[in-house]
Amino acid sequence: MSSAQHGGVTVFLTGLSGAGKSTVADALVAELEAEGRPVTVLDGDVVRTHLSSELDFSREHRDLNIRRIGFVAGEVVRHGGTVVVAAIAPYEQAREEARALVERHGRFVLVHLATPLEVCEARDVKGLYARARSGELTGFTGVDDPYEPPARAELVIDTSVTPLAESVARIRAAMDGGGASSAA
Ligand SMILES: Nc1ncnc2c1ncn2[C@@H]1O[C@H](COP(=O)(O)OS(=O)(=O)O)[C@@H](OP(=O)(O)O)[C@H]1O
Ligand SMILES: Nc1ncnc2c1ncn2[C@@H]1O[C@H](COP(=O)(O)OP(=O)(O)O)[C@@H](O)[C@H]1O
Repeated sequence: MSSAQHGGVTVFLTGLSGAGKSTVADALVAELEAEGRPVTVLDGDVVRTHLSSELDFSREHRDLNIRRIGFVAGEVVRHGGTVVVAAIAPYEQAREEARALVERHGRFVLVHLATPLEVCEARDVKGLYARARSGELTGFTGVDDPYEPPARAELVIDTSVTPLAESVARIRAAMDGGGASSAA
């Protein structure tokens, strides 16, 4: 089925560094593309090397980053496309602004990867938690910068107890219109 037949949709993965955003996004995108469905991927790390290269991690710049992502996602959704966003997006207001930009044109599925901080920190995929704890890196989300949990996520997934394939299956169900929220 073409993306136009599906109608435009954005899956927005939010959560702490190490929560599993990129891992889940990669698996979801691989599955969608294997079905012949093109996907626009907006991963925080990649967006910050291109679209948002001048931005830092102040609240103002994080919000601007998420607003830009929301605008691009909205434009793709307007033309019937599928978007997968993977960004920390720590502030509720900016996430809701992104939702509004997308929902003008199509569907928005907010997925909170609610993996506990202790697990994210133990994973420390990029060694950033260690640098934040030592004081070398300041303003790091979850250590000395806030993360506001979403008040209304379509899905809540803890990747420390949910196998990757199950996370992808839940997101696919939510994208297809079903999928009640789940805390596990
Ligand atoms: N201070 C601070 N706080 C949080 N994250 C930091 C910071 N400095 C650098 N990084 C790295 O930047 C990645 C997060 O970028 P995002 O664009 O997703 O962040 S945000 O949504 O604008 O808050 C994030 O990537 P992930 O680990 O994939 O989440 C980090 O690698
Ligand atoms: N069930 C799971 N789902 C997603 N990631 C998992 C899972 N179990 C372990 N991991 C690991 O957790 C890490 C998550 O890192 P990453 O996807 O880069 O997170 P983020 O993009 O949120 O910073 C990866 O090393 C991944 O292999």
